[in-house]
Amino acid sequence: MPKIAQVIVDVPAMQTDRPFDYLIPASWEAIIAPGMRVEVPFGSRQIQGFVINIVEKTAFQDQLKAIIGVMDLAPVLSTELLLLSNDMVKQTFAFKISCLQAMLPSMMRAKYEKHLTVIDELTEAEQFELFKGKDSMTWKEAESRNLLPLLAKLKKEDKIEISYEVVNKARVKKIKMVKPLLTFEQMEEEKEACQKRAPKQALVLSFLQSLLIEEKDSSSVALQKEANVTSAVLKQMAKKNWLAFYEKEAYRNPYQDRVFKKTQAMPLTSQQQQVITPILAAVNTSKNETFLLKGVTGSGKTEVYLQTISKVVALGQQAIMLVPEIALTPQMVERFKGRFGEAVAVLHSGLSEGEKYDEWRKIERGEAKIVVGARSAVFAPFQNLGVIIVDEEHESTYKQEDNPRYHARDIAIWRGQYHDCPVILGSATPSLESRARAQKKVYTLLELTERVNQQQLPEVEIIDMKDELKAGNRSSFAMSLQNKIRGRIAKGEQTVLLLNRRGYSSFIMCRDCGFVLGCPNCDISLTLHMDTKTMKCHYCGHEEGIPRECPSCHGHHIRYYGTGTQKVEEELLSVIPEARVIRMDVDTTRKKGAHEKLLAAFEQGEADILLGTQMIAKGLDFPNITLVGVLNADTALGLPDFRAGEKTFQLLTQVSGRPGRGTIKGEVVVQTFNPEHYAIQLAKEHDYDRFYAHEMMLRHRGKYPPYYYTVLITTSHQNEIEAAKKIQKVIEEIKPQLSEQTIILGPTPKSIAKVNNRYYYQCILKYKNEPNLFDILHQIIQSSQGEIAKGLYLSVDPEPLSFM
Ligand SMILES: Nc1ncnc2c1ncn2[C@@H]1O[C@H](COP(=O)(O)OP(=O)(O)OP(=O)(O)O)[C@@H](O)[C@H]1O
Ligand SMILES: [Zn+2]
Ligand SMILES: [Zn+2]
Repeated sequence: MPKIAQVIVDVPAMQTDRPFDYLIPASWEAIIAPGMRVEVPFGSRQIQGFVINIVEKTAFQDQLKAIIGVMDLAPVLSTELLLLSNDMVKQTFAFKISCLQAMLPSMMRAKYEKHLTVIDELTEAEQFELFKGKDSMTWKEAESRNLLPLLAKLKKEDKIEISYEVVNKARVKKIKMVKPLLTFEQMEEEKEACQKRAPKQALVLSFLQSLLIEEKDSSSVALQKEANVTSAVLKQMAKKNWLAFYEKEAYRNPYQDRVFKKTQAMPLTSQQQQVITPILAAVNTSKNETFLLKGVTGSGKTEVYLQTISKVVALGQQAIMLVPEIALTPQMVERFKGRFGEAVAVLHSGLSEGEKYDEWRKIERGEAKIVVGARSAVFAPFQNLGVIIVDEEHESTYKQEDNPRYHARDIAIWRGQYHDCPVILGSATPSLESRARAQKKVYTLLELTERVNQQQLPEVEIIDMKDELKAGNRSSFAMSLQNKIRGRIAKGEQTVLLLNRRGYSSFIMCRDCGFVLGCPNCDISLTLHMDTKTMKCHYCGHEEGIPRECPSCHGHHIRYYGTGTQKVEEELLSVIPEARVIRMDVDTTRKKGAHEKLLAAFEQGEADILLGTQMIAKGLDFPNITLVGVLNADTALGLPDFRAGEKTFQLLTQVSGRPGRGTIKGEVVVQTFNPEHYAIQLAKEHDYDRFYAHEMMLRHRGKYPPYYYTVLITTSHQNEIEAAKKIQKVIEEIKPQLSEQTIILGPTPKSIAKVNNRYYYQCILKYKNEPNLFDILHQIIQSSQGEIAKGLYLSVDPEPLSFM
């Protein structure tokens, strides 16, 4: 009886979002298993797919096509991850294929190569000149040889066809190794013989002798470097059978040249001891329990993580440590590599695709026991997890913004349940959702209220920028901040200046007629980028030059609004010309490794001031930073976002944790136009508990999370009326099926109603208990298939991060 594989194919579309059946050729029956990638025929194409199940028989057995290729020798997705993908589909409304792909390094995603294949007799000239005697060529080759017009003609005559083939991008890196073939004595002889006429070869022979003694091989490159010879010399010696080349599999290791100083577990403070006790109890008894570890900045949370992981590894289990992308600094990596060395795999977006793939393989093969990584590391292919830690659990980057819209915290909790292991959510400023769950005893609350060594939290001074304006100071820097910076420079201490970029951008406006340059495709003004001297749309990527005159009235009084980091840097240098400044923003950190380089330069004292956006708020732990200035604390407060207060509080608390980590007490200066705002006042007092109480009161009053769950439904269409009609229809369909208590906000056009020439409409559901809601929404998506195929876009985003 032939076996049949159920395959999820790599076509992210509504109509193909289900398993397809394929026959397993007899020769592969023993190999193919659920979780493996295969190549299958689909329509006229060959595409990649994931086997999710194997069955004996199906109804349409006779008409089935067979699997044509196997891309893995063992499953790349475990039973656990396949099971998880089912739940992800339900919770995120994404296609199954997108969920499966999200779990693997991008290098393992399918890549297709277009081929041109001969299907009918060609003339001799065509066969030999075009196809070089072969019967197919890649599209790329045809393109580079300028053959496409000729080939198009053959296509018309039905003599060739275009086909797609799956290419496995995931390539293992190989390095060329050298091994000696002679005995020590033979080499000694040859050395003497060639000393005069080929001294270089003699030198290589000496190195080979030492390799022989140490019983080691060397890479060809290393040997060339050591003996200072070219590869030609080695090739000559290989010809004489003195040495041989072979290939060895190697990992691309971004941390190859770094030496990590070994660190030991520190004796814990009594508070640390108190919080780690119940965690270790859960580890020891394989108990699934979610802990919320709330610890002020610098309270030694990381040491608690390290010692928990150490216990887990001692028990033969593995650990996942999630860190927000921007907090995954070299320092953070060093703390884990310093404690656990080679057992640590690191995954973050700064790595190349190949490096990520290699780190993933280290985990998969069991060589790494610990992964430290950003959001997607939550899918690390460990088989026996002992703990999952989500540091800075309040960070919004844990939720993926596009499909599949999963939240890494939810995935962590799911996997913790599957593996019967504890999950630790850590933060100095827990999200309201998590803090409220701890209140309800769904999570176990653990607190670290003091900094290690009783260091005090820094003083926070709030400056009302309205007063500065009244006093005639129009710059971005309050007088007292300027003086404090000068003081630090004089003492050789360092300052960090933070520009809050949320909800804010630089744009240009005509002073004569008020014209603002907008994007032709979207409802948004273009952002000024001085580095490329262009105006860019942050939504669709449209780019144009900076206008010299007003496109509307042709006047010449164009004004630049907003304060980008570049402009602030210029201004800073005009008030404090002696300052040495390092600027860190998207523009200066675009190149790979730039982020690390800038931080290292700052740590080594090459600058007095580090000026940057949000990305510098986290993870900076340099003892010489004694002053932090927040230039505009309140840009987020004006946004129509119910989390604006929470985000502002988190950001200010985070930066307030930076200065004064050494022996000198730190200071924070916060510039704002809303000095009385509770988020700013309570951040000044480092009072999370009062902030939590106040914010919960506001959320209760406004019927927002965590009191209510939320779902955002979006429609979009090139035709505005279609988008509006559809959202209305969706609401009419669900409304009768919902309880009285549920609130429907909208429909309304999105706050940016037109993006890339599509119109967006949305509505928000706020509900307390709707057990059928997700099923209803899945059904609506299903029944909208026809419209979706004709250009409608319909998306459902549970617990959206923003209502805009
Ligand atoms: N038990 C201990 N004894 C001595 N020093 C410690 C101890 N625990 C932690 N430290 C040190 O205290 C400093 C702050 O600790 P850590 O960075 O772990 O705090 P944190 O709570 O993770 O901080 P943040 O959330 O602000 O990054 C670090 O330099 C760390 O090495
Ligand atoms: Zn645009
Ligand atoms: Zn004008």
